[in-house]
Amino acid sequence: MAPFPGAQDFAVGLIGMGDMGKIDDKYDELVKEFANHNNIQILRNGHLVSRASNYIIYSVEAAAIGRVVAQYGPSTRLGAIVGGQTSCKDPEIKAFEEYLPSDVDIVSCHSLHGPNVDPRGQPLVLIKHRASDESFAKVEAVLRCLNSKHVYLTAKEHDRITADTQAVTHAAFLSMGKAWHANQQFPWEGTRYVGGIENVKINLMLRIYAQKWHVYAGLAILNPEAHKQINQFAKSTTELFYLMLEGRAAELRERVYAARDKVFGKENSPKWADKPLLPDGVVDRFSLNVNAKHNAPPLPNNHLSLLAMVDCWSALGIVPYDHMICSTPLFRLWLGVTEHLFRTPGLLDECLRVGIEDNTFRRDDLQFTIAASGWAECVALRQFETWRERFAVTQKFFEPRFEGAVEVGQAMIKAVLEGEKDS
Ligand SMILES: NC(=O)C1=CN([C@@H]2O[C@H](COP(=O)(O)OP(=O)(O)OC[C@H]3O[C@@H](n4cnc5c(N)ncnc54)[C@H](OP(=O)(O)O)[C@@H]3O)[C@@H](O)[C@H]2O)C=CC1
Ligand SMILES: O=C(O)C(=O)Cc1ccc(O)cc1
Repeated sequence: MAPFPGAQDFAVGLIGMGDMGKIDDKYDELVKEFANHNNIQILRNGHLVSRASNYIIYSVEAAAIGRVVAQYGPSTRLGAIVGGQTSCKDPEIKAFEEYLPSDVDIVSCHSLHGPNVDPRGQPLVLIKHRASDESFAKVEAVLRCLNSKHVYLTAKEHDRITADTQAVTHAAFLSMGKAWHANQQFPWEGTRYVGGIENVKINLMLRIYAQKWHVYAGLAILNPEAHKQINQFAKSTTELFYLMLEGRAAELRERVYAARDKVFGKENSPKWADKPLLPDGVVDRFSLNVNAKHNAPPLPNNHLSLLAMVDCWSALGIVPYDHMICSTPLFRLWLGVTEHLFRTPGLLDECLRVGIEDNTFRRDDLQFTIAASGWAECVALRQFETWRERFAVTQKFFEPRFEGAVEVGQAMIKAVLEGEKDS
């Protein structure tokens, strides 16, 4: 049965045929790729897509959304529905309001996962910005084929939550990559970065640097809610690192424990579930070091990045569990290892001890601190070009190792997603 009256003739148009729109770019190649799909028609430009479609989804670079909607928006079919798939809704909604004819309904969306992740069960945000119930129901019916979990938010709520689940999470991994690059090391090749927590850091860092820069730059720079968080993350990193360098053990302990209580709750009323978010052992085997023994004990690390994340959440009054509705697989893994550090008996104290007494990670921590501040400044100043260059030079450093490594990260995420299904 048709999901709604007239569904057979309801045309869905995509403007932007990249990784999220559909894996290809140019007209001739797209025509060839979709030659056997009778119900998919490739058109030469967004004007033709706009004229022919009942529901148009813009899936272009976030920074280009204003320009692209200005270009094609006026060609939108009378009474059509328009939405976007960009990662940050503030500029997208502004562009729609400014350039779309007033008879057009606006329903935006955002799949909270990358192009290589199975969409089934993953959050899909739907934003009914300016639409009749009927139009909204049509969009829901169309997107139901993804079998994602529909989450209903306003554009502002979306940006506030994804500033945490995406922008600040990425800032941590981007900073790790810069730190390892600055010290000219592939961390999995040494003996210092072994074990589950380190596998997550390394694999997700590589995953991000293997992608397109504009996705990460866009969602950090263009999201007005993200600046505060990225800035606080840099501040937390710097202040905790000072306490470590200056040997102020009592203050460090007091600050980290206060943050723990605020973010994860006090010992007798924890905010985490009975079952850990990341069950023991799931990520241990996904090491890039072919010689690594999966059950070898990890080298004690002060985990500055994880302590800083919790300090940042605490300073901003964020409870990350409240944001699970808008979580990406990457965020759940990041929160999973953070939770692991804070709930495993003895692990947090070991971290604090290493932070004060042990110099093993000092150089990397120094570079991590510099990198976190560098990203924060670049975002605050809205420097797209500098952001791109900072990203590109480190991407180039890791590029020779992407082959094989990206697959290990992909397998790790798959294993974690499978585990989530069982719980
Ligand atoms: N990648 C991800 O993990 C996710 C990305 N997103 C968001 O989805 C959007 C698209 O990202 P993604 O697919 O990864 O990026 P891509 O760079 O792969 O795709 C963007 C596409 O938009 C096209 N485009 C740009 N301007 C125009 C135009 N004027 N007319 C027609 N096409 C145009 C580009 O074509 P050309 O290359 O020819 O310029 C390109 O194919 C972004 O806003 C991103 O933030 C959302 C969820 C996940
Ligand atoms: O999981 C993540 O955070 C990713 O890196 C993939 C991603 C990137 C951009 C989005 O808008 C949504 C998902």
